[in-house]
This record gives sequence, C-alpha cells and structure tokens, in this order.
Amino acid sequence: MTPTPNESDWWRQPAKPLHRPAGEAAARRQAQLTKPPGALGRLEAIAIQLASMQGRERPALERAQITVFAGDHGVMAEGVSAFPQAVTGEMVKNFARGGAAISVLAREQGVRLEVVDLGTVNDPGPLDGVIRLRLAPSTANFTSAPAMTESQFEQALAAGRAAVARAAGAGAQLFIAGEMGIGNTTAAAALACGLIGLPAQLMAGPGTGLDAEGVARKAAVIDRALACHAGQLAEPAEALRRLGGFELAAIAGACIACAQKGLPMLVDGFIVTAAALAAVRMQPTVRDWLLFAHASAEPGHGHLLQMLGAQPLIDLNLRLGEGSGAAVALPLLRLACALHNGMATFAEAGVSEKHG
Ligand SMILES: Cc1cc2ncn([C@H]3O[C@H](COP(=O)(O)O)[C@@H](O)[C@H]3O)c2cc1C
Ligand SMILES: O=C(O)c1cccnc1
Repeated sequence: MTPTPNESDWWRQPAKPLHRPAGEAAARRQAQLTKPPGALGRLEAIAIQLASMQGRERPALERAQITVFAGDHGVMAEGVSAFPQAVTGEMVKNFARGGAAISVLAREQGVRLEVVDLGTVNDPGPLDGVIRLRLAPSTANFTSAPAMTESQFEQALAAGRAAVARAAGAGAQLFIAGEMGIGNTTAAAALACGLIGLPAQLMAGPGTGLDAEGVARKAAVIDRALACHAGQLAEPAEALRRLGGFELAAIAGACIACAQKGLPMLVDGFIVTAAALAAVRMQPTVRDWLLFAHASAEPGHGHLLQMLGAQPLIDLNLRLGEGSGAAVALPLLRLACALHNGMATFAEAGVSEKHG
C-alpha cells in the first residue's frame, strides 16, 4: 500500500494525467480545417496540446491569472545586482498602482493580476491587490547558510499552491507565475547549477545589467555557495530550499499545484524556468503541464530550456521577468485556440481537399 503523504508532502503527489482522447479529437479536427495540413505550424500543435490538457476537443483561454511572487535575497550582501535591494518593495507598490510592465500587459489583455509579498527588506505595507504572506524581510545569504529554514520553505511552496487554488476557484484556464526580487537571477543561477551540476560560469549572466566584471563576481559568489552546500544538493527540494528564494519556491509550488489540478502553466523567462526545473525534478509528471513562453536574453536560459526539452514560443530579447514574457506570448495561445475553434472544415466550406 502506498503510504498517505503528510500534508507538508503534498508536492510529492503526481500530476493529473493528460486527456489523450481529447488531444486525438483535436488533431483530427485540425486535419479537417480549410488549410493544407500542418500549414499553421506550431499553432496547430499548441491547440492540440491545450485540448489534451483541458480534456476538450475545443480548448478555451478566455480567463487567465497572473500571480507575481515577490521576495528579497540575502545573497544581495555579496553585491550581485546592478540595482539596490529597495527596488523589490518599491516595485510591489508599482504593481499595486498599475505602473509596471506586467500591470500594463495584464490590463491590456483582461487578465487578473495579483501580487504575493513573501518578504521584502523595504516593506511596502498593506496595499490593494497585494497579499501579505511575509516570511521574513529576506532569505538568508546562501553563501554561508541555507536560504530558507524548513518552515519558510514549506510556507513558500504552499503560497504557490494557494495562488493556483485561487486561480482555479476564479475559473482560470491558464496560470502565469511572475517574480520580483532584486538579486534573483543569482538565486536562479545557483539553483540551476545545483540541480544540473553545471559550473556557475555557464549560468551567471548580467541580470538587470551587470558589466563583465560584475558577472565574473556573481559567478564566483555562486561557486562559493555551491561549495558551501556541496553534498547536500542531491534532493531537488533541498537544493531549492538551500539555493532558491521565497518567490522561486512559491513558483515551484505553483508549477506542481497547476499540474496536480490540471491547469496549464505558461512559463516565463530565466527565473521562472529555474523554479520550473526544480518543480520537474521534485515531481517529474509536472513537465506535461508546462508551456514555455519565450527565450530570455539571460544567457543561462538556453541551457535550462534544453534540460527541459522545451521550445519557447517567441524570442524578443526580453530580460525583464515579472511574468512579462509569458504575458506577451499569451495572445499566441489565444489565437491558436481561436483558429482551431473558429475555422471551417473542408466539408462545411465546400472546399476541395488535397489530392489522394
Ligand atoms: C526596476 C526593475 C523592475 C524589474 N522587474 C523585474 N525585474 C527583474 O530584475 C530582477 C533580477 O535581476 P538581478 O538579479 O540582476 O537583480 C528581478 O527582480 C526580476 O524580476 C526588475 C528589475 C528592476 C531594476
Ligand atoms: O528572464 C528573466 O526572467 C529575467 C532576466 C533578467 C532579469 N530578470 C528576469
């Protein structure tokens, strides 16, 4: 008999299986639409993939939710970002006032946007649209200690799961996780190196705009962190607790919860992909529920996408985060559904089919 997991082990439960018959029905429909078979390229594959996720021949993406998880990083003491730590809390206020890139992208597309404040050094205080789940002002500096205590880690994972439950409760058909946390490209790179076993040099990039010297310093900081936690990183959840951040753990929790609930997740750039890789390592069945939005300009992103066998939808040289790349790619998914659902078949339109 399989033992019932503890509530704190919820993330060990597998994903909901995909609905293969709905995907097969969608593939048959695609072959009947008035176009040469395959002519809509990856838009056809996306519609079929969404059909097997949603368990219906005609998938729909009218309602989506974006949750931006914010948190500060102890590793900022090592001078790893081009921007000061205060920006994390300041940007939480900017999200609430509607002035950030993700605020515009959400508003423009009628997508629900919420922010979860998991702990910032510069406390923005209570704000409309911001859920306060502050675990600490920041994580610990992971060059000398685990980023999170076990209790903080559990609460951060649960914060991601709770956001997915709110999205599902509001009828969302797609979930986008965003992040805000100055220094989090360092955490994402360290986590990726810890999970994959790559040297820091391949994962450290400019983030918000470090110069070559800054990137070299960042790589050295990551190497020190990897040395500090050597021998403790075999379990992916433990790698995430030691080298991640509050928002990275919440996003990993959200990936797993989406997959368990059967809600597709559109993955953003470098940071969200690092958290998604941790989620897939923690629970491999999660991979089926992830769609990849864009190729970030952050140099390590290509390695992460390759590890996940992921082909992103767009490549616009974005390097912002906040979920912005996913929000920019969302219209493509919506158009894939509209084409799939709205085009006439050869029979309906009286158009002659291909020879033979
Ligand atoms: C004004 C501003 C808005 C942002 N929105 C997202 N990020 C992005 O930059 C940060 C990661 O880069 P690094 O590791 O180099 O600090 C994260 O907060 C990420 O979301 C921002 C950064 C800034 C400065
Ligand atoms: O791709 C990302 O997620 C990213 C890259 C640079 C800075 N912030 C986020």
